[in-house]
Amino acid sequence: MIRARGLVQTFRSRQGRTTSEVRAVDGVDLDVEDGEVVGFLGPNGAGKTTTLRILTTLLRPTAGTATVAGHDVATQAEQVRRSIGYVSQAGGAFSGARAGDEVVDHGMLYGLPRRVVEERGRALFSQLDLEGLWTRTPRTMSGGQKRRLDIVMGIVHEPRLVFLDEPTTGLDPQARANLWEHIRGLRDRRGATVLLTTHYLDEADALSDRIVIIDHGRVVASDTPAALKEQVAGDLVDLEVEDPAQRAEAAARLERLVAQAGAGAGAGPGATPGPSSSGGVVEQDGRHVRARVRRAGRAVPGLLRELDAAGVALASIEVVRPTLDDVFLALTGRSLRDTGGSSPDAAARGSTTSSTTSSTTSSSSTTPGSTTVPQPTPTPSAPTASTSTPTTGALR
Ligand SMILES: Nc1ncnc2c1ncn2[C@@H]1O[C@H](COP(=O)(O)OP(=O)(O)OP(=O)(O)O)[C@@H](O)[C@H]1O
Repeated sequence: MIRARGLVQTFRSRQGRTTSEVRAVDGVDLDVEDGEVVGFLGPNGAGKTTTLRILTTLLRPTAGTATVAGHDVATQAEQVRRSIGYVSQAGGAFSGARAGDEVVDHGMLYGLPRRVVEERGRALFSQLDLEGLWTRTPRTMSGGQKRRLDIVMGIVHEPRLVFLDEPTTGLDPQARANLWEHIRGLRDRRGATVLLTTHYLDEADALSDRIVIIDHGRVVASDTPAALKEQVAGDLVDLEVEDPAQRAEAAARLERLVAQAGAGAGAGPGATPGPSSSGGVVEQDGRHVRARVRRAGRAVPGLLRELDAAGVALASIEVVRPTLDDVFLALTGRSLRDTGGSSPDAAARGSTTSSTTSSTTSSSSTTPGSTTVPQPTPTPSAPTASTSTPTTGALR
């Protein structure tokens, strides 16, 4: 459904007298199959929106090629646009007409009869909790209501391919859950293909058949959420020794286990990432030693026997399944949570970290709150330019 090769997008931006070039997209290859829901993740400024704008024909790429629904984005923009729905991050600009009229006009632009689009529009209003707002003007709606109206506009013509740029930002937890159901329905009931960007990892995890991670304009990973977690991050094993004098012994044994089983991406942001090297992957802190270990469930029983035989007494052990945030951190060096990736649900629970004091547990939770990985220092958000233009191709 989408095939992109070597996409590049550069922008020239001017700040005072200085002109600089930003390489927003730097050689992106992307394949999305029919009926797939793909989560497109990356830190702020990674190039997600720019890629979506190329694929939706709003930007002509500086270099590279892409076909969307079988049409070339550069030479067949009209056909691409007829095949897709796009809910942009900025949301739609509404004319001042009543919401229902906006929807009907939009559907009719796609060639749908008024009766059909009104029927679909009203059904979507009901499904997305906009009941009673058909005759309201969008400017009198709340932010969340406007966002849901954007989504109605993006899908009312039942496109085969839907691009959703941070569709749930600004929605309350109930509206998010409702939209998730809808996105699943797009695929399950209508066989639609969905490419969505989000900063909410629970959302990406719950909805995506596949996750594509982009950083500095390049795709750095593409796989199912489960495979990424297993291969990239590994499980976090945290041992707490009874006697601090035995910490070094526990660390040495854990390091050996990492060498045998394979590491994930390090115990935390301070540890050295590396798929199999054990150097630097065991972190020591107070009475704790911790490291990432591939398939820890299988490897840890042997470690416990060894520690027992060596007379190392443990106060607690915790095995924490990796989250997508761990994957993200391993690949990009940044936590999505630093960029606002904690979902409203998680924020409401007040849970972004937890301590490692429980006895042996094995959590399969994938919510951001389940990880015990220490948080890195927040990084500043992406630079923005005061004025800018694409270096080739014009905004159409
Ligand atoms: N029109 C523009 N002019 C100049 N620079 C731009 C322009 N659009 C995007 N950029 C820059 O290109 C880079 C990628 O931006 P983009 O919006 O694609 O990132 P993103 O991954 O969608 O980020 P976010 O998660 O913050 O939405 C950033 O450094 C951004 O400042």
